[in-house]
Amino acid sequence: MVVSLVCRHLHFAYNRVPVLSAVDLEVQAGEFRVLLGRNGSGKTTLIYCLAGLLRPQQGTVTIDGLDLAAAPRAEIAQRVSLVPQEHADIFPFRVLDVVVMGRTATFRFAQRPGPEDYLAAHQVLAELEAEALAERNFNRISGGERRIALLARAILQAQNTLLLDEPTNHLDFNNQYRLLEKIKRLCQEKGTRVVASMHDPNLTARYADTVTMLSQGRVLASGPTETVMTARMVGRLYQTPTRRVDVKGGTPLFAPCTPGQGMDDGKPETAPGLRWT
Ligand SMILES: Nc1ncnc2c1ncn2[C@@H]1O[C@H](COP(=O)(O)OP(=O)(O)OP(=O)(O)O)[C@@H](O)[C@H]1O
Repeated sequence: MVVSLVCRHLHFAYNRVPVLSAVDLEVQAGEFRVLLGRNGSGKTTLIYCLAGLLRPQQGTVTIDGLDLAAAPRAEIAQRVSLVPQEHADIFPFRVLDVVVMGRTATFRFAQRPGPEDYLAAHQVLAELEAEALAERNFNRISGGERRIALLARAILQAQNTLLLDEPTNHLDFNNQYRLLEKIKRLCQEKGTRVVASMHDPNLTARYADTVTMLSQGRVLASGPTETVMTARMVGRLYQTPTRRVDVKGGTPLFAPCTPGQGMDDGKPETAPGLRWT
């Protein structure tokens, strides 16, 4: 059996408008893969294809040998959990109840959560240092707190593969780092594989093991973070000249060049198609 998430030659179109073309991806157990790309480049669509929630017109997605196109939904849900970009509930559930819903993928018909499910939900919230949220109304907590609650639900659902659509959305400066530290620890300690769409090259450089850059639905570059995250590639992806500053003892930082300045500490810009407009 192949123990990895494998996506081969994926093509996806909404109403015949192509959004993903020939996307290949392979993510191993314990790997933290970040998808980077401009708005509308297809990151969310790819994540939903990897979750089996969107059916690609061509190509395959398999998780540990399980073909998502043929597998029952409950079987997929026990392997893969998704934290969407936005989520609101109609009903005034407590955070604890929202988290416990992660368990329903394993329930028989009409089964209700028992004490052990609530205990597991409390444990996950505690691991995320979010126990204080347990009794709060999910609809009356902040956007950042909602993201932490939804991550807790996803972790309770499946620790094999986590798909995170912009996990640091709404989180403050400190909480972005704290959340990514926890996700990284999950990969290292539990062997969880994570695919996350992100917009911040600096957080990506710090936490991702591997990066896939998407441009207009195609893979522009893919591989180990240190190889892919060069000033030139980040600049090409975002169509803006970019500098990379290597920090002694830390991870590199990326920033757009100021007008008139080239990439790579003032060396003239040579990459094709990059200029200030
Ligand atoms: N339900 C839909 N129907 C039709 N087109 C859609 C639909 N959802 C997304 N699109 C289009 O597909 C393309 C890719 O969208 P997607 O949400 O996957 O991009 P993204 O990289 O996640 O963007 P962002 O960074 O802004 O969240 C965009 O052009 C978008 O307008």
